[in-house]
Amino acid sequence: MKFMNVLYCAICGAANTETDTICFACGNALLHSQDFDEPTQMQTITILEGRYRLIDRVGKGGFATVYKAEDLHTKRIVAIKEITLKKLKPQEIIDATDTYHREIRFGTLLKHPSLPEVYANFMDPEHWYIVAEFIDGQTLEDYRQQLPAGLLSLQEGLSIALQVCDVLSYLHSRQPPIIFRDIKPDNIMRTRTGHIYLIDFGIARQFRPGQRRDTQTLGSPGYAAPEQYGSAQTTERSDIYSLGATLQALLTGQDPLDADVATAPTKKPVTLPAELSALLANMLAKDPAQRPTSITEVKRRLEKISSTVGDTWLTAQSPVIPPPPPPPPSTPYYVPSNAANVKNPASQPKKLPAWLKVVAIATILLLVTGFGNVALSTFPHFSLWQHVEINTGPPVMLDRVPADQQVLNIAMNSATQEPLDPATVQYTQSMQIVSMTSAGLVSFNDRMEIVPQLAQSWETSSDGYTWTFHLRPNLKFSDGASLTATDVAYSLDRALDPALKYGTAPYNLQYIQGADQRVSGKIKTLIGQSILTPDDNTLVIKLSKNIAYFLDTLTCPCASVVEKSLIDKYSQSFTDHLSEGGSSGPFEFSPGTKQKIELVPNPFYYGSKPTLTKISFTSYVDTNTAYDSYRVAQVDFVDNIPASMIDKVDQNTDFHQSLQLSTTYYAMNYLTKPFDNIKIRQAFALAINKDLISQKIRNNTVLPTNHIIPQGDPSANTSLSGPAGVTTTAGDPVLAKKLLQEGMQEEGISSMQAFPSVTLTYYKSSSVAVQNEITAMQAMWKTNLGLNIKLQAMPASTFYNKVSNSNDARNIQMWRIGWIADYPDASDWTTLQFGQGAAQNTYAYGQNQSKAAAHQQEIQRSLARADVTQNQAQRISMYRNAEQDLVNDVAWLPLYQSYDYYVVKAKLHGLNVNAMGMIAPEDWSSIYVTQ
Ligand SMILES: Nc1ncnc2c1ncn2[C@@H]1O[C@H](COP(=O)(O)OP(=O)(O)OP(=O)(O)O)[C@@H](O)[C@H]1O
Repeated sequence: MKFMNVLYCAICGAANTETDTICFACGNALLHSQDFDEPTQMQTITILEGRYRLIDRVGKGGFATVYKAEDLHTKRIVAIKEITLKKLKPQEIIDATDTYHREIRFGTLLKHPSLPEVYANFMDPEHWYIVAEFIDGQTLEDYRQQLPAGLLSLQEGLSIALQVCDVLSYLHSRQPPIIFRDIKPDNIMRTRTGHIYLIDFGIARQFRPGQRRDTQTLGSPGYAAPEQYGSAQTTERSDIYSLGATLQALLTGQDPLDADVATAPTKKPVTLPAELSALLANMLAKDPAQRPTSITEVKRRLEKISSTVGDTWLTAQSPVIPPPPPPPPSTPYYVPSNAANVKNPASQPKKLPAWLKVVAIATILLLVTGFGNVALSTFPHFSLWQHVEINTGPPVMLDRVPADQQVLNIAMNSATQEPLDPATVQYTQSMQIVSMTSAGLVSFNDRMEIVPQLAQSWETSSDGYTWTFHLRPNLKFSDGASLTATDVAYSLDRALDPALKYGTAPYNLQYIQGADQRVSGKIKTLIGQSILTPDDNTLVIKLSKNIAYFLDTLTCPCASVVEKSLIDKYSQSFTDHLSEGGSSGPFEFSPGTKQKIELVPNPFYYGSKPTLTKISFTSYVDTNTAYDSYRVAQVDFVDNIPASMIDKVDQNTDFHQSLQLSTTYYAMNYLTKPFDNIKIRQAFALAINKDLISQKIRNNTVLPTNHIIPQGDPSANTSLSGPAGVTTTAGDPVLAKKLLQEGMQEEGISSMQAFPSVTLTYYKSSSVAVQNEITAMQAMWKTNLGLNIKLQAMPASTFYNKVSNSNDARNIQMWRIGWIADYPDASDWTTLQFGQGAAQNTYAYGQNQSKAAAHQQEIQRSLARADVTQNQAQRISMYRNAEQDLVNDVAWLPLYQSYDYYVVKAKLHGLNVNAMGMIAPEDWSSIYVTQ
């Protein structure tokens, strides 16, 4: 007789028999052991990371092989770059680490239509992988080889050069500027429709010495500017040189490597227009000082050449090449500048050669089929036509609608509505409104860089303890009253007032000298102590610690300015009177209602005025209702689309997603048994298959993770291992069981019956996914460790109170919670969570009786050292090392990182949600509505 084994339902935890397929209790499909299995060896040849099905090998660089693949989770086509470590020498591995991270960081943070987006990265013991936007095209080097005489037409060369100017101008305008340093035909890809991409942010450029055409440390021979060979620092002008060399090579066939070589093969000379020859000579000047001063200047001159060179010259001089496919069958948002009066014969529709018809039909099909839509969802922030049009000239914009129609309607979740006091707002949507109406000294832009707001400049003392901010002159609140350093001082001090419960200032502003005493009520004000106003335009802040990320902390809403006269008049109910004044951001409040908040441009705002003339936030009880309103065009923007709705909308071109600095994790209290034992903590972590939770419960709408510092943060560590060296997010039930037994032995727990009772506490949520996630976790602990975990749900306020109160926290053993970055700095994920005495260290990391406490205190000291380390690279490396220890000790059991899913009407342009779920204040001046 065969005994039936028990199979616990991953959704409700009920015990079923092994042969069941449907849970008798909840009716959900049961997960059988094969569902948990890793892909087989056979599959790993074609399926990477359990989700990327390799389709084709599309390229090979020095150390990287690039594959076309299908992401089985998102159903999109991606490029996977694979670096094989065993081929690298030890020094090369060190260099590769740096450049691998650089490629991921740039690819994640930089957003431009000519830069492929990086979606993810992962690794196995022998390889590193980067998953990026797939470019359906070829390098310019390959492309030109196929052309008659290997030359591009003047017209196409100019179009490409102008596109490179655009992307370089974007890179050069970052702060600090990014110099690409490796512009060459091999690193520019061209799609069939003529759109170009820059590839290769240097991942392999240091690893191919000795080959004539290979990238070397300093750039590519011939294309690299002379100063890249010497000790001089490369600047924007080095990229100008490389662009000059590239354009010259594409148009004339003159290989820059051959330029100075006596034996260079003689080629039939190609005559270029005099203005272009002069510009190229200028760009290729050996002395950087003789080159054009900026890429903007190069672009201006190229545009002039493009518009003045006659058609006769173009047709007479250009080699004959097939014309590009016709423009898409609809009005593009961007149209060629000469569209109204097309003269250029090469850009006019012609009878197509047969092969081009195939391309053209395929292009049209791509646009109208679901596949086209999938591809579109990979370009969240740019209009469709920007990527598919054949743009022969500089783009011009279609007409915007008149000012009275420049209106944006945003859906707002009524459940998370709260008083809009900058010092106390907790929810992202309130923070969004505050960021539009209240300015601080500094803020973030959409690339998460710090930019000046009320302060136009600042400096620090040599010891880093004193910061002096210089305000812009003549600042005003929205009621016309002057805004001076006194107002900023008042606002910072008020945010630390103990009367304001639940604000974020107690930890965000904790490093202002005396902040702790102000928060505990021991002192009444910091003004005149550590916050000084020597004159109306100068604010001095003294710190208790010279933390390297002080400016980041000032980007928080709690550091935004409020108007004292309004608060004096109405006390805490001033938030009911915001239309009377107090705004200092691009918008001010107009008298709205509780259900509909309305913002209009602030006439006294110091910066560029918004184009939008009205923004309405309308309350909805749930996202389904909000989305229904969106479909009938009552609202234009719905944020935070829940996972359950993604299937309905993710094929739409107006659907967007943005990876958030936001992680859901399970916390375990070091002060309670059994969680004072590291092996038992590791067992709990490795019993969980995070991939399965993502797939079966979250419909693949989250990113399973072992990380504490999330992806997208500049310090995210792509080489991180999970607990006990396990690298996958699928867990390891066998190792988990072994670790549990070893942990029990260390603790003298002789049997499962003697195992301490464990309760998981969580706040009651109406979300079915949260409930399912918790019961699935419970089922996995039962199945893989044989432990029965009790569940305890409580209202959110009781829960948060219990967790944030350290005495009560001792009564909580394990709880489910999440963290959203206050700012993109590793300290927000490490020191703030696990530092000695840190506000969020409710797990008693370091300060406990466990055997590991001494080691934990060592980590706390290293975090404290990292906080004051001013060398950024060194700081990042210190946080990464600490994170590896924290992950190994299961200081958190991170489950997944979230995406923000949102829909926005195509008529809105420039709207971009950043990694903290926000639209940056400086973006508002470039958001507008077209027909
Ligand atoms: N995102 C992408 N989509 C499609 N193909 C790509 C993509 N990125 C790279 N390729 C292809 O793979 C080839 C190699 O890529 P890449 O140049 O980035 O590798 P590499 O090893 O870093 O190169 P190098 O040694 O020249 O620095 C490219 O020439 C191109 O053909």
